[in-house]
Amino acid sequence: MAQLLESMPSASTGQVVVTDHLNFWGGCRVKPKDGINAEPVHEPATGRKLCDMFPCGKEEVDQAIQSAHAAYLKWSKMAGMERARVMLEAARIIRERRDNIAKLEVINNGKSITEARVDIDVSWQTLEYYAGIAGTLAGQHIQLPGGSFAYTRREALGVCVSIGAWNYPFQIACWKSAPALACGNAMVFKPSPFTAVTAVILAEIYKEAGVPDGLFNVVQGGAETGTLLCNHPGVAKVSFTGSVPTGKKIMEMSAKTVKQVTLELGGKSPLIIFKDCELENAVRGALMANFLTQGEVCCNGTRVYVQREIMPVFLEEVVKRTKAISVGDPLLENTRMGALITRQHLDKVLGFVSQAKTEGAKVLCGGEAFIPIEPKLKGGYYMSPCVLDNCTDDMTCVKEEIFGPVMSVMPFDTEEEVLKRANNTTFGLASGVFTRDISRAHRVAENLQAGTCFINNYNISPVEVPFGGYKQSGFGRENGQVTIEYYSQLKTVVVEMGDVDDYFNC
Ligand SMILES: NC(=O)c1ccc[n+]([C@@H]2O[C@H](COP(=O)([O-])OP(=O)(O)OC[C@H]3O[C@@H](n4cnc5c(N)ncnc54)[C@H](O)[C@@H]3O)[C@@H](O)[C@H]2O)c1
Ligand SMILES: C[N+](C)(C)CCCC=O
Repeated sequence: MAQLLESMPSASTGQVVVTDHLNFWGGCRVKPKDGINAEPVHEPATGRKLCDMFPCGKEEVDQAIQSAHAAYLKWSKMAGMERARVMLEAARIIRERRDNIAKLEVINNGKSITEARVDIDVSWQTLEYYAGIAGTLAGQHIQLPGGSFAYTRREALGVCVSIGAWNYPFQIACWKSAPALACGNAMVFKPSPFTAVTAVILAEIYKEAGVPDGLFNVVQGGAETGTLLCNHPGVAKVSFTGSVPTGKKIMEMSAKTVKQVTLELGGKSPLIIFKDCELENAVRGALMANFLTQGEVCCNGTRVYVQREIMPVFLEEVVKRTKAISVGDPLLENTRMGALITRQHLDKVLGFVSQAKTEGAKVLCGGEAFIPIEPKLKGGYYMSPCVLDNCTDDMTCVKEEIFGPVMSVMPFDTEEEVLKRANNTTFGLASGVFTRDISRAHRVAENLQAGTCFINNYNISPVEVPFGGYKQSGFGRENGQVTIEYYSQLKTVVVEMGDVDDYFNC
């Protein structure tokens, strides 16, 4: 794999083939046990096969969890500062290899290279941030009567399982592993079967940085492998990023052995644009809220509510700029939108556009399969970014998560009305508001039922800031100091300095 990364500077779309083993436990890559049931992983930009993914079965999952447990016993006994040093080294290596990792991420995921570089930057920043926190983990001292006292210890949970989605493969692995490792846990990570290639790079980097063998492991597979992980008695916690239906299953399986759970699920977030906004920023914000990573972003603000008076000018600007987004080869510097993850997903997104038309929405631009001129890209999964007008709250495109580059725009008249409509959803991941009225901005933020509210921007999520959902978008948080709570447990130690009461008179 090191060789594969080193070959990245000269790699171009349609060239790379991955033949290395993609599982990793016990400190090294592991050959699939049977070498049967291969599932092809495709390069979204071309549609050609990138590698085979062999799903891990029970025996392999057991091995990975055992190896994680052995590493946890060593790692959790180290001082926070010692763990921090190793994590900082891992962050340094990621930073050093940032361009190559980003390129491989593009080849596997289809997003543009400019976005992938940001993802990798966020990844090493996450490790640096939690390395900083590792040395500060501490308990409390509580004075009790008669000189007695109690203290609390913040302890690791044990072996944590993480199951990732395909839209931010490397970044998700870092968002989950950094706080987990900082707290002294070990991790078994299962990437999405569509993006099997980059998590193992992170495993190798952790190893190179000096973590004990088995501390961060990668098992490949889909739902079956995920089920084995969630049902495993040796696992203390499951952190999941994915869809709401799968999240519900994860919770159900984890409940059987009372595993802790973090769920980072889907969304259908509202973006509210008031007539007093700075229009240029609002238009840019709407694009940021809908078209990053081909619209395959959980917190996207896909329900765009625009105050009626500015609707014509907003639509004119947003459509003009959406039409100008350059779609194509994701490894080219000028490309701003690459390919969707799979042919099946592309068809699903295009299906949402067709249904929106049937239900009365008007396509102002895009919403069609896009076939680039270059021959090697013809099998890729591209579409033109889409803006839908004439949308109403009861349409499927407004109610369901599309997870593609489709923006639904709706007019509103009053703040009270738009808040009611914005909150009328079972999701609650994110929200946004554009206005120059500072009081209104904070009032709207307070009243939106979502885990994040962006004021006068969208999709900004620095690692210092907690990220996670309300309602069926999940619970628990990633990033920020609070995430320590989700990867550690508190032990209370009560110390008697006097004699024990003779309460039973015997
Ligand atoms: N809130 C967030 O932070 C966040 C971030 C990214 C994506 N997402 C959400 O993820 C979804 C898209 O990702 P996806 O299509 O990969 O989601 P998905 O739910 O289909 O799959 C997610 C992961 O779960 C695994 N999985 C599937 N069935 C399983 C089962 N029964 N048991 C255990 N594991 C199982 C998959 O193999 C994959 O690794 C969208 O809904 C999106 O909003 C949320
Ligand atoms: C980095 N973003 C754009 C906030 C996305 C976070 C992960 C959601 O899919």
